[in-house]
Amino acid sequence: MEDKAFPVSWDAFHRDARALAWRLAAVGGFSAIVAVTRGGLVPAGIVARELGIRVIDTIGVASYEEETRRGDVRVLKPLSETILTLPSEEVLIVDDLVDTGATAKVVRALLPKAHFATVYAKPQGRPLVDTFITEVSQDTWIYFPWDTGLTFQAPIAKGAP
Ligand SMILES: O=P(O)(O)OC[C@H]1O[C@H](OP(=O)(O)OP(=O)(O)O)[C@H](O)[C@@H]1O
Ligand SMILES: O=c1[nH]c(=O)c2nc[nH]c2[nH]1
Ligand SMILES: [Mg+2]
Repeated sequence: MEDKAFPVSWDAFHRDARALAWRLAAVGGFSAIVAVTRGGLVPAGIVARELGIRVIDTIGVASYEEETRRGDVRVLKPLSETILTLPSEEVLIVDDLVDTGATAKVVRALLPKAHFATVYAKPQGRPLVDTFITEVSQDTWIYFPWDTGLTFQAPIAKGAP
């Protein structure tokens, strides 16, 4: 059960996704991006813009049925022919985070030589990622800006988490 909160603003996410793009630019050699939807769509757009990549596909994977409840990993939308006919080492897979690694494992199995990049990583999933920017502890829940809004926060003295 996650007991630490790691809220991420749009600014912070953009900065971190750009930092990821800088690292990936140093790796080089990518001709296409696969965004792991839905969470990978936002960082994939930022990375694609920074690296000048216009061939972008999605793989639709769901690993959690609702918020913090874990469900089965299911492929809801497969890779397109455009990606499958490329040498897989030219493919960059982008997701927002790796947590248990269950999603990454399924996607990696489809493109074994592709480069897997995430903005955030938790220790359990970290070995499955080639490049990431920030590691948070396993008991941390990352709150992304597209899932959150501005709300009142209780003062620490009154039991804020
Ligand atoms: O390493 P894991 O334990 O598999 O968790 C990481 C995955 O979980 C989240 O996606 P989710 O399945 O919740 O769907 P979403 O991207 O549509 O929000 C996140 O975007 C990653 O893809
Ligand atoms: O918004 C999210 N934050 C997380 O920490 C997480 N882990 C798996 N899936 C997640 N989704
Ligand atoms: Mg996801």
